[in-house]
Amino acid sequence: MDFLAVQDFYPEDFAWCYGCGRMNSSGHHFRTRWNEEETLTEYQPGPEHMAIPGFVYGGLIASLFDCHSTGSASLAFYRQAGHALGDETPVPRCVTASLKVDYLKPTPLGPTLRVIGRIAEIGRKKVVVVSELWAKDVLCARCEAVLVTAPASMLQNSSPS
Ligand SMILES: CCCCC/C=C\C/C=C\C/C=C\C/C=C\CCCC(=O)SCCNC(=O)CCNC(=O)[C@H](O)C(C)(C)COP(=O)(O)OP(=O)(O)OC[C@H]1O[C@@H](n2cnc3c(N)ncnc32)[C@H](O)[C@@H]1OP(=O)(O)O
Repeated sequence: MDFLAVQDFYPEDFAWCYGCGRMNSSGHHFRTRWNEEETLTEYQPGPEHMAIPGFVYGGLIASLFDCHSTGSASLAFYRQAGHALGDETPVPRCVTASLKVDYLKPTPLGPTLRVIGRIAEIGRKKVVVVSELWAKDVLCARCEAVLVTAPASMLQNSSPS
């Protein structure tokens, strides 16, 4: 891999997400990283991700925002605590409380999609991430997501059996 992504460091038991879990061989394997003060997830949709010929399915776009946002929230909490990816301290895992997607323009199927996130708010256990999805120079969709840290007590016995 040419860069470190937050999903590379999720504890193994919590790395099964269909969107971004590295342990899920059937999933998308979305990967999210810092790009200075913004977060970035890039993804190349395939022909199977079609809505109508030439355009990306909106559900895939929502999935991309979902995992990009949870990843961004984890990155934000980790940086706020003074850590960088690669530290031994476990990366916190977040779940999605709210995901609002505005589809602004049809998203062309072909270019690599770029999702760029901004940490709009960070609290003790809640982060608000505002993101844009770009296809080349076209702003196709926008998302506001609320992410909440998964309570430690819930992070047990969650591997698939
Ligand atoms: C997939 C697991 C789902 C179950 C989660 C349980 C355990 C997690 C275990 C492991 C996690 C590991 C991996 C996760 C894998 C994939 C993640 C990818 C993304 C997803 O696919 S994930 C699935 C969809 N996701 C859910 O299945 C969540 C179901 N849900 C809940 O489990 C609770 O609902 C929760 C935890 C969200 C909140 O519960 P809570 O008791 O901690 O929350 P609390 O009331 O303390 O709120 C704290 C602050 O969040 C604000 N807030 C809360 N809800 C809001 C809303 N809807 N809109 C706007 N703001 C909201 C409050 O206003 C307050 O804000 P403030 O601090 O400013 O007052």
